[in-house]
Amino acid sequence: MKTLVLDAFSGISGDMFLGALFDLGLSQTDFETELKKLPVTGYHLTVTPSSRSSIQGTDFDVILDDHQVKDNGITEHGHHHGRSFATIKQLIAQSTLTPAVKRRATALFEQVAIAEGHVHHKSLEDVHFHEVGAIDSIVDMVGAAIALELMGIDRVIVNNLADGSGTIKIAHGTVPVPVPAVMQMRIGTAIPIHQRFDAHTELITPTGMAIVKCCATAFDTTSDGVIERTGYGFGKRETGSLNALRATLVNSQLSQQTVNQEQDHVTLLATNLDDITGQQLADTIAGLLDRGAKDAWSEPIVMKKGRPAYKLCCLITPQQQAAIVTYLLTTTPAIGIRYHHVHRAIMNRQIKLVTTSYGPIHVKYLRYHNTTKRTLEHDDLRQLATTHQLTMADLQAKILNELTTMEQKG
Ligand SMILES: O=C([S-])c1cc(C(=O)S)c[n+]([C@@H]2O[C@H](COP(=O)(O)O)[C@@H](O)[C@H]2O)c1
Ligand code: NI
Repeated sequence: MKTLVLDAFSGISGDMFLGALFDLGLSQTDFETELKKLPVTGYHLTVTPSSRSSIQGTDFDVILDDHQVKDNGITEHGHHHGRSFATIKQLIAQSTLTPAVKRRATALFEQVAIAEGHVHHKSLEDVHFHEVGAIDSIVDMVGAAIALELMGIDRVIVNNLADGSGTIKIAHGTVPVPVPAVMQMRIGTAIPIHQRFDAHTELITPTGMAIVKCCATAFDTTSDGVIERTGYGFGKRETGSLNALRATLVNSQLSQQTVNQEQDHVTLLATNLDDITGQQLADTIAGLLDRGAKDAWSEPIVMKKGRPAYKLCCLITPQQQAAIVTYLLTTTPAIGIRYHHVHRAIMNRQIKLVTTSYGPIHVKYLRYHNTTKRTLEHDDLRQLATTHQLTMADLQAKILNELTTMEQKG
């Protein structure tokens, strides 16, 4: 499983996100080939390796052709000719982009359109992306969806998400930071943002916030696995310190995630403990899982002399036995460990990241002979339920329905 960890200490914008992914190795040729599936012209892209604070990173820019800049979306009659959300949605739907890219790109635009609609008191249909901004937004949002797919990212974690403070001038006038559309997108979520009072400018743009809201499934957490690469996407604003989004690609071991057999042979370790504290017990179970145990748990028992105690158990491979026994004997009060070789009937399992209209969620597909099951990743479900202010049971039913429809459509 590939995890993208975004360290957003200087916020996030569409350009910073794409710059960071190009810095991680996203191919510009592949990216542009996908982007050209949309009939949008009048721009070109620049992906420029550069250095800030002596750190090598990437600047990403959407450069508009001269006539686009001169027009600025105003016709000779003085009217704005923007693109409505509905037009952009149709443009995406009618393209040959992959279904996952279409779903994610539409979800990103919808987030921004809903927020803009609320702020400016307009219906969703009346929200317009002005011509110049529309090209930039299309490249940034459809591009973000393309980039995640091309890089094979299964999940996104956002850490240290910061915005600036004070006010900025935009087309509407002077607005406070976080800017109104970003504040609007935060409503009904618990996405943690801390404000930097040393940066008197905007650090999180509406596009950046939409990427976070639609793509991230966890915040302020670490990801297990091998760090493969790290990259920096530079921001345009002067913040007084390094203005960059750091992206890290983490590859978790797939052994726990994918099982392609229907029975295996494992070792069950057990030890009875009447002198371990609750805290030690929880730490030991976490330590066993960190060391690669397939499962670890405790059972309340009553030992001799009526002593309340715990049976600590774990399932491991026979090859792990020596190391895990040593770990248990050195870190717990245990003075002996029982072991049994056991056979297990197990369901074949595959974990896939599925983009739904509620956001991305990991789905575990399980199979044993003719028996199949599907389960939703509990932590992702909890996060999405918070984001959409739904109960977990409600959201689970809605997502399972959506999965059934997707599967029927193939
Ligand atoms: O043009 C509009 S309607 C607009 C609204 C808002 C609100 O917060 S409301 C903010 N902005 C600013 O435009 C730039 C570009 O943002 P992108 O997300 O499109 O990159 C940014 O400074 C926004 O704060 C524009
Ligand atoms: Ni406007």
